[in-house]
Amino acid sequence: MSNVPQSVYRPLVIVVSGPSGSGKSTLLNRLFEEYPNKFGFSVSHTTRKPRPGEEDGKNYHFITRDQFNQLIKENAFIEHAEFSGNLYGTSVKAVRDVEDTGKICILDIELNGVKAVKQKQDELDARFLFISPPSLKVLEERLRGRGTENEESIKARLDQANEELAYSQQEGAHDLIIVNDDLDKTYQTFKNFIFDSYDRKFADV
Ligand SMILES: Nc1ncnc2c1ncn2[C@@H]1O[C@H](COP(=O)(O)OP(=O)(O)OP(=O)(O)O)[C@@H](O)[C@H]1O
Repeated sequence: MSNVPQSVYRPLVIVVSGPSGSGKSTLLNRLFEEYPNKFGFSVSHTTRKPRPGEEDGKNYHFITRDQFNQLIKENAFIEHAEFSGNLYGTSVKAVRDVEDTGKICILDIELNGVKAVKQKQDELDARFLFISPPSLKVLEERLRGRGTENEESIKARLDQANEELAYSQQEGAHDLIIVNDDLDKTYQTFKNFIFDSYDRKFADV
């Protein structure tokens, strides 16, 4: 192979981020309910063993640690991390596979994931959408209201939220920041951004 740069097709990926409790799952669930066949999440790779009922290529791509290390060497991952002794990663190809099925790929990720996608923009046509809470006070109320977190976890999420919000204020960090105040309004803006991104990419082809 020569070292001549090859022009690579960059699949569209909608990167949804925002502090824990800002409303990402609420918005995505509503979107998937309204459009059951239009969107997809990429299938991650993992070295963890499949659990009963899990299907290779559907829930995860189940691979060995050697295979995983090979993919790291090939620079195949957008991001990868180890959790409790198992490796997990999102590959560029997994994003492309979603587009190949005719669906729009959505990544719901936190700050490090956003930064990792930014490093892969020569391979991914990423649109960055940030869901912001109206304020930290409201975020705390929503996290408490959700009833899923203990005190320690709420504190950790609020600390992380500060970091995410600071990053979101940086020039060009995201293509759109939506303040999730009124849920119906937020959802309309959220949906419009995603469909506009899709139309802009595919309108002329
Ligand atoms: N606009 C809104 N007004 C009032 N409550 C809201 C609004 N949007 C979301 N909520 C509520 O806030 C809580 C947090 O929302 P959600 O679980 O969707 O956040 P998330 O960003 O997906 O969090 P995580 O990253 O932890 O999964 C939920 O209880 C949800 O019902």
